Amino acid sequence: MPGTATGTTAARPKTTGITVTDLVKTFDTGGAGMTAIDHVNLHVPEGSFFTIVGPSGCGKTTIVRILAGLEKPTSGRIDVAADHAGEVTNSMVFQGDSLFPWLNVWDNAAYGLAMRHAPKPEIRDRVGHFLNKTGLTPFAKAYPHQLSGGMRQRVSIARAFANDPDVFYMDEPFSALDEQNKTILQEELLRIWEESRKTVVFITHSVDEAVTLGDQVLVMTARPGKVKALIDVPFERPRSVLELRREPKYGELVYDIWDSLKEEVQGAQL
Ligand SMILES: Nc1ncnc2c1ncn2[C@@H]1O[C@H](COP(=O)(O)OP(=O)(O)OP(=O)(O)O)[C@@H](O)[C@H]1O
Repeated sequence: MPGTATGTTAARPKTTGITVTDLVKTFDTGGAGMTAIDHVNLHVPEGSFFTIVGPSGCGKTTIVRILAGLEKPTSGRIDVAADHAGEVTNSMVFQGDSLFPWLNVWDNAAYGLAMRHAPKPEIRDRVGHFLNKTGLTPFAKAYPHQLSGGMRQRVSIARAFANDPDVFYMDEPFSALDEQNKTILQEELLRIWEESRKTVVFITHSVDEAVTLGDQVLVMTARPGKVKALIDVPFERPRSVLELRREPKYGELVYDIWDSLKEEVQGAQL
């Protein structure tokens, strides 16, 4: 399914947040297997905004696909806490255009709830709320081809939050946007997320974006992807994307993460 997907993974009742233990993923490439993820261990605290940076091909998307239950690990264990009884629900937001072209903005945003057979009043309230929060109410009847790239990503975000999942997985959702739209959408995402503080795992190539949004930044090595560093981001919330850039500590953190990432990016290009 394109776009903001909803999914489920088996729940283990005593977990909080997300715990990944000794995760390995080897893809079958015809001959020798190709190891994409190599014994990754990490814990995403419940309700935190967890960002992952790493060089191209280091396995970021693979980790998120495994967490979301879209890909099976070769070995290792994933524990994801559920708020809803029974199973863990998640919403995914991907890079680029990810909407159903034949559905208007309202129906795209309502899609996950409709698939879950949510009661009509709940759909009306939640979709109305998140279209309002993303400034899309006047465009509720518009179709994706009538929207700008930034507006389409807003619809994806509205859909993800309307679903009310336990966990959000976001895979470079803003990377196709220009700098101005990216800044505005980062600000909007923070504002919306701060209402609910559900766990978010957010992949990005941008160190600035990881520091701006995250409570923690996980730096991965070049492939096979391992954990290189886990960096706490100390800025208080609510955060302002622009104000943060004036903080001397912001520049220091971005520098430190780049320093850690530099040799991995160079290694990935060899
Ligand atoms: N289905 C697959 N079959 C074979 N190899 C795969 C498959 N999916 C991913 N890979 C390989 O696994 C490695 C990790 O891919 P992945 O997409 O997770 O990296 P990434 O860090 O998200 O990359 P990028 O930042 O460029 O999006 C890459 O070398 C990729 O080619």
